[in-house]
Amino acid sequence: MTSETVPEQDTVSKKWQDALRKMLPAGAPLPDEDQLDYSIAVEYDGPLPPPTASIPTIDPITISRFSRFRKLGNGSAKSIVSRPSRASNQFDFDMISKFNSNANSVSNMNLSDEQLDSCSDEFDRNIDVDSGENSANLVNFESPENVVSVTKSLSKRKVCSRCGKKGRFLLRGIESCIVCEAGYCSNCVLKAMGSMPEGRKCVCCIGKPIDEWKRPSLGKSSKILLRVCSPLEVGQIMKAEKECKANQLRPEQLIVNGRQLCDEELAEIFGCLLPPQNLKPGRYWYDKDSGLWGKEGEKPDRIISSKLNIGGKLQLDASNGNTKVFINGREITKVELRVLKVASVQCPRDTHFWLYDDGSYEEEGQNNIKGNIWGKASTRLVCALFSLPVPPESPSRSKEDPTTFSSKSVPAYMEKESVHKILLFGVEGSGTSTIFKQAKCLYGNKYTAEELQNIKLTIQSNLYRYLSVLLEGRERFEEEFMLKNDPPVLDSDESAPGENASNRNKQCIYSINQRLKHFSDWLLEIMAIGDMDAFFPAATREYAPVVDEIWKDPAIHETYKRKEELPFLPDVARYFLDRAIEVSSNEYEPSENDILYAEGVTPSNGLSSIEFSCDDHHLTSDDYYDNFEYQSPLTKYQLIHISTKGMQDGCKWLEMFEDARMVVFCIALSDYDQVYSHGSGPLQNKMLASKELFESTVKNPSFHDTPFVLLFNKYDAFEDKINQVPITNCEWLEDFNPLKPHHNNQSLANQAYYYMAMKFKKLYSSITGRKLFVCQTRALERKSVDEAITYLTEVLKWEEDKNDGVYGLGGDESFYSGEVTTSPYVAQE
Ligand SMILES: Nc1nc2c(ncn2[C@@H]2O[C@H](COP(=O)(O)OP(=O)(O)OP(=O)(O)O)[C@@H](O)[C@H]2O)c(=O)[nH]1
Ligand SMILES: [Mg+2]
Repeated sequence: MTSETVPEQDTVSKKWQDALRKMLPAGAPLPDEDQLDYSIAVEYDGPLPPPTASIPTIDPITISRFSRFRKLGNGSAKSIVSRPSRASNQFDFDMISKFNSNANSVSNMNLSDEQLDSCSDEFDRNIDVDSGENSANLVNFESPENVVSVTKSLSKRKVCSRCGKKGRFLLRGIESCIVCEAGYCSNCVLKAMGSMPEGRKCVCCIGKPIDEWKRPSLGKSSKILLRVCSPLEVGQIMKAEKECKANQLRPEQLIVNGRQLCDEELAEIFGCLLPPQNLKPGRYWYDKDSGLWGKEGEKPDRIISSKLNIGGKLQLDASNGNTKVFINGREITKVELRVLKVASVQCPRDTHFWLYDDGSYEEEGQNNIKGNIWGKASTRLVCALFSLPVPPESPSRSKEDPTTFSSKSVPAYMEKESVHKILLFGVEGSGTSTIFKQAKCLYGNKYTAEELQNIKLTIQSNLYRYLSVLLEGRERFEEEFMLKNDPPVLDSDESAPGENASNRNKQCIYSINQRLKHFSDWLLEIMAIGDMDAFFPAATREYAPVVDEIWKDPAIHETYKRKEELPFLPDVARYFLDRAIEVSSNEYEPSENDILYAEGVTPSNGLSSIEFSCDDHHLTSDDYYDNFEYQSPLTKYQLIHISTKGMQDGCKWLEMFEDARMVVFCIALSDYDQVYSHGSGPLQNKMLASKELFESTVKNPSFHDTPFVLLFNKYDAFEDKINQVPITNCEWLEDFNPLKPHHNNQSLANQAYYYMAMKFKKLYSSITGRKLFVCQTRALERKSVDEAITYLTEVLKWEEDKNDGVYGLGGDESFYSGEVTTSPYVAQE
């Protein structure tokens, strides 16, 4: 080695380290050369292939290049393009690559700037979002074949059909024709599409029907259009795109009750007061007596105007029901039967009902209206939760003349809000209620006076529960102390009877005075017989001073110091006990924080839900809404919280939510050393219990193609704990091997977090073959929950676009940002 090569290598090594530091999560240490075995990556797949001159390998040198290139330990590189991210604490764990720092890989990655530029051009030509996976497309330069195949498949879409330009230039995006898919760069789009009287169509495609894959994106604008037209023009173009005749469905695309529609029927269906919304080509069933409408073989999807003369005769098996209960000649589905039961409709097997469009029903042949199915608010709520339609409440509806055509413009049917259901659950204590409560506040859902009153009572009775846990613990510690300090009493002992005991009592730090002891005995007895409701809240105010006195007693202070040994004492106990007098008073009104910390505020045995749209957002994540095409304000979300008890109930709720758009599974990171018992089952490590529930949920057929997000909650508690208790305490996490000894909690917590995320991602992928989204939260911090929810909505939007074929099939760039950016699906670097 010459003296010149040493500084050269130092510089290379420093560059590499600087670059690496930027790729790693904040605070994470650099990989330790002595412990190269450790990795939290998934993308390392074996030793390096021999270097090949024709395969470019990249040494990331500047941060701007980093945002588009990933460096892998084996010298390959990946490009990442993603939609913009606004959430700050989510990562795609694929970004955490195994860093193999052997000399080979370092030298392999050592490219000149010129080489890097040429690679960069290559990436620009290939850059795209993924069509099949939940991630940005990863262009792998490991083998020449990969380069060729990827380039071939993508280049067509990345070339402007008019000027033929491609490469980096097109990173600004292309706009594609909704008929023929030809793409145009921002310079050519207006020349190729003219004034767009039918929306985004090449001039030669005007008048032609659209490509059906594009239907979901009709009327959704794109960045490129916003760049070349004024917002007013964009609005006009989008309106034309949605409303012009050429872009509407054609009658032959709709089959209703087994028969293809004709022009008149299509006009009738779109012209009625309640037309089916967001209609796509396909096969449907329609019950003209009740107005129920659904996809062939599926439960009802909506209620449209009744008595329309469209399609064939409603078939018995139209919705593929198997309940032996029939409505208007159709065998209903399980979910419908369940709702009938909630509505207290007697429906033994082989019952045939007539259901009318106002909700009234009778048994066939009895001529006796028995009630109204949608009359009760609870039934309407359950229908909403199970995605069954209910008629709008407008009284005008029942008076509607079914043959009257509305004067509304036809495409108004496209304006329907879509509600995306997000299911939230996890094992007991994972923090789902806290997340739900935060979401409720974030989206402006207020508690009613009655709810507040109940919350107040819950908090007050919690106060006594916490106190009883402390008093019970105190008693136990006192007994232990006595036993330890009880010297054997000798026969020759001359001290007076009782003297020893009283001496010991004096020294015992867990002893309390007689008055308090009396109260303690009384309280513990009430708790033991489970008779709390008989005394509280009446006694709340009366005993407030005693509670306060006990809480301030030195013996209780000593007991509290050993709170780790009191598993039923939550951290929030202190928050409320510190304010015992205030909380116990009649005038007490729980603050937002009190509600957040209070246990038992959300229903403990069932479901709760809130609806929100991005418009309701209180704490906006600044630039989240800077593109109006990015989140349609019409998009509604319904966050449905299934409580632990609901989950234990044979998980029957889950089956009812097969139409959920997303499952959010919550796990408390700090649970790795906790024990837990499922009902009367054996004690089990809580992380393992979470893993089991996670696994069984993932395997639940109701969710076979539903995206999953794992929320790793209690990150704050995890950071505090990890240096005291190793995560290897949990047998599933035994192979965690941190890079090197750490002096800083955060970096160790980070590593453990990624490691655990990878464990779950691998588990998920081994079951589903898909990618699991992971996000960390500190549910007690509202901003953290805000970011997590933003992340969820972004994932949903991304999934929706993917399913609509916007990325993979349409080649429509309007939903994809080619700009170098950060993304929760990829990484926050
Ligand atoms: N330190 C910390 N505590 C949290 C966090 N999230 C929730 N908690 C606390 O953990 C406890 C359990 O939280 P809950 O939200 O009630 O958990 P859950 O999943 O609803 O559990 P169950 O109601 O028992 O089904 C409460 O005392 C919360 O205040 C967090 O991120 N960090
Ligand atoms: Mg709860």
